[in-house]
Amino acid sequence: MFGCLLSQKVAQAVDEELMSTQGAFSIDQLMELAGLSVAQAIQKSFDVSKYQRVLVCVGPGNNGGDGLVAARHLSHFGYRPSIYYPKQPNKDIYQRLLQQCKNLNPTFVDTDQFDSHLQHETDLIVDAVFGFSFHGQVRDPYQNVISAFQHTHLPIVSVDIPSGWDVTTGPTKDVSFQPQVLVSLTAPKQCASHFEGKRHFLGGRFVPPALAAKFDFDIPDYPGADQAVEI
Ligand SMILES: NC(=O)C1=CN([C@@H]2O[C@H](COP(=O)(O)OP(=O)(O)OC[C@H]3O[C@@H](n4cnc5c(N)ncnc54)[C@H](O)[C@@H]3O)[C@@H](O)[C@H]2O)[C@H](O)CC1
Ligand SMILES: [K+]
Repeated sequence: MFGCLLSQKVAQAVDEELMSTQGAFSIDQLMELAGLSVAQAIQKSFDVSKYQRVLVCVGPGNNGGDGLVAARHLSHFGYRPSIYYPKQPNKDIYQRLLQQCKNLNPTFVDTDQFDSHLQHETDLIVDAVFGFSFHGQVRDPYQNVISAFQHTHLPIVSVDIPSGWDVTTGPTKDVSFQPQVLVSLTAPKQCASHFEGKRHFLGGRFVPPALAAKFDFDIPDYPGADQAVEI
């Protein structure tokens, strides 16, 4: 495991600092780079000829936004993403990311088709349901998705946090699935110490060294122009 692990509180503080007057990033920029990292980590881990059909499960916050960005890049990389987005907030950024995806003609999966689509028409699952702001017990309409993650034999790639895990303590009595790949963004969160899957990547190659030093975490060397590095 690489360097220091961020608590939920520090992860949120880092996010705020990146978008402060000093950090000067917009959320669109951060999300674009985060989603691109996820798509690159998938491309490095799953051969497009064997894992073409990627079901991207999208949650209501920015973790879901990363998933929409990843779906778009995966489509450009030659994968065939389908999208399950049960709650689509009206916020402008999510609506634009959704429209960008729609322009590439992915399949949109309804709740009543979800189980069958996952079982018969999916090679790989992207878990972009909840990130570092998740708390408490999983509420509807997400219980069926998280339950599918618990029971499936398909490989799962989790974006930032395995959805439903406690951000600090990791797997819970109800949610204990292990993704095959975890893509931590900015820096791994505390729950990542319980990750037992095959490959752990870091993405979100946008952190200035002074900001990492202020919050006391390390940034590994990314190879070349890569947006994801295995840690
Ligand atoms: N600096 C970075 O690393 C960046 C990370 N990004 C990604 O953003 C998420 C964090 O996003 P945020 O919007 O703060 O929250 P979440 O996506 O984790 O979810 C909030 C969303 O979920 C609902 N919710 C919370 N708990 C529950 C529950 N128990 N049941 C049902 N629903 C729940 C809540 O109401 C909200 O609607 C981070 O992890 C990264 O993936 C940015 O993209 C870029 C910068
Ligand atoms: K997630």
